[in-house]
Amino acid sequence: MITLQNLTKYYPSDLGPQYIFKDINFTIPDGHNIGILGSNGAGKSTLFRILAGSEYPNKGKVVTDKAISWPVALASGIHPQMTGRENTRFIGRVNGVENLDEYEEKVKQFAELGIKYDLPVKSYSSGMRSRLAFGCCIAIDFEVYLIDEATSVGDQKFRKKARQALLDKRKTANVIMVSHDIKEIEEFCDSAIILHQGEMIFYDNLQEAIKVYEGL
Ligand SMILES: Nc1ncnc2c1ncn2[C@@H]1O[C@H](COP(=O)(O)OP(=O)(O)OP(=O)(O)O)[C@@H](O)[C@H]1O
Repeated sequence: MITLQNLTKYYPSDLGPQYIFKDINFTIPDGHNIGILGSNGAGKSTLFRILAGSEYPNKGKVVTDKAISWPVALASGIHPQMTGRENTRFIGRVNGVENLDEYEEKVKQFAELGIKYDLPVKSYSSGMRSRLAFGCCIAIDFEVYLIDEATSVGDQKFRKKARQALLDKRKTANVIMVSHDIKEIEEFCDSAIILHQGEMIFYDNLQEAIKVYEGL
């Protein structure tokens, strides 16, 4: 279970604090593949960063017993001076991967970087960087994967592979997904959370949620 307890998040501005969430108490139910629906600026990415632990709330906390991934295509944890292989081992170690050799090989196979895997990431194209980040994430057995427009990673061939890998993950894990593409949400998710004006509502039935969202 993932529970938001008294979660408050605001960004300071010249007009005073701009609240995204104010004292939210909310439980994201287990066993669902959930699409986050909300218009521009509703707070989807902010919620993602808080769930992933890459940003802190101003007040309150996220309580969970789940192993949650970082947003799968996010390459911000990748160090440009280190090679793809070194980054992989580092990420594996930080995330408690036991068999680092096996992990390193899995990522190598998945990211398909060829000899570039042993060259510094600063020499990679942005697509290559995303492939490495995606491979590092997908090769770890998380219980919940955060997917933020991730299926647009890399070229067409890689996109197909990334999409399939994420679909396969749903056999053993759940996904929480942000996408403006309703078709994509329908493909991956069975339920949804609508974010609207600082409120969060869970819908067991995805189609019902889409109807409500489109009527907002
Ligand atoms: N670093 C920041 N500093 C100030 N304001 C921010 C910052 N990050 C986000 N915001 C504000 O927080 C609000 C929520 O932003 P967020 O990116 O989470 O929305 P979103 O639902 O993901 O939007 P979109 O659909 O456009 O991607 C917006 O009003 C945005 O301007």
